Amino acid sequence: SLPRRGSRNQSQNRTMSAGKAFKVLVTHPEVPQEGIDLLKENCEIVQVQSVPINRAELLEKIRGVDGVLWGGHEPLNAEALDAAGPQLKSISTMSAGIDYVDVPEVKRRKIPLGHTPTVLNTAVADLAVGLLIAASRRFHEGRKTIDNDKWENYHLNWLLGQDIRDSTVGFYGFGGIGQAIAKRLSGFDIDKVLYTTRRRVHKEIEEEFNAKKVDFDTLLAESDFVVIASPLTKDTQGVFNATAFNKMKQTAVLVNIARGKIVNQDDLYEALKANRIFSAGLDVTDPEPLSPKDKLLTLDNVVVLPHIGSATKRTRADMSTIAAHNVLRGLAGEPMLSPAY
Ligand SMILES: O=C(O)C(=O)CO
Repeated sequence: SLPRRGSRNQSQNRTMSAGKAFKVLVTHPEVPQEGIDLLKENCEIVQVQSVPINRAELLEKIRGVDGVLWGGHEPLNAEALDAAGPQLKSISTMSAGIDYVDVPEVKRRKIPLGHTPTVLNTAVADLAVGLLIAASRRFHEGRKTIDNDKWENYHLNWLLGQDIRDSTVGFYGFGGIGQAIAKRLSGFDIDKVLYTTRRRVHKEIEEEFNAKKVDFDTLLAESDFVVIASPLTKDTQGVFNATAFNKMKQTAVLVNIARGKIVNQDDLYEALKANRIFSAGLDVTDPEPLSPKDKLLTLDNVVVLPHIGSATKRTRADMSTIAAHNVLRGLAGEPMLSPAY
């Protein structure tokens, strides 16, 4: 829940009484107004105007600012931090994943860094369930049969898909988003949840979802649906490769709402083409944007979306609000609502 506007503590009051003591860069012209309005109360705002973001404009405008609301997924690195200067004391992204941030570099400079997990859990989880159904019930292939005048429902075994009921759903990563997906799927009469994470989740959460922590190989071997919901790190990059696909059930459906680079996309293409696994539903690809000529798009058994997991009006507004609170708290020398490190 968000702090109430009236409930400022002392250091925030100091910020207030100093007038617009701080200058904050908003690195994207389309950051929802909710966050901008919050920042405006205490801060002078400079805003990048170009879309797609012109790096030169960003580097020019970041100079001398006290805080940054980093609105897009452009690299936040030493170049940008150097351009800002040593007075920079608070940054928040407007995303859950921060793989485009050079976190060690931000840490080294002791600049508090926030991000916006949690508020996007439900929107991303809704989309994940959509992808899971679309991929298991062959939406893309079905639509193509209509376009190609191949509607052959006189066959009784035409376009048969995979059932969700009584299935085992395996989560690679079982944080807020994974749990929100599991919560939604509990209405689909699934049999059980497996998960692979570095740390075990709380016992109550395991009980709530009938979830069991397993090693990666077990997750692959036993899951009917494998859902990737982990951050992209050097440990998770490329782990879904040919070796992994070969350990999955031939009827398995892969869903990725996390980051494209967690999957070796060439290997995924081969696995799908050879029907080594049943299908995939992807909101994220490598690279993004994906070329319209990418070979993945020639396959019937993959549903691809253009990274729209958090793309609802309310979710984006909430993300801007959290990001603005993070920036303001950093400026006031207080802990951020959602610190990234
Ligand atoms: O917040 C994120 O990390 C997303 O990928 C969605 O915008």
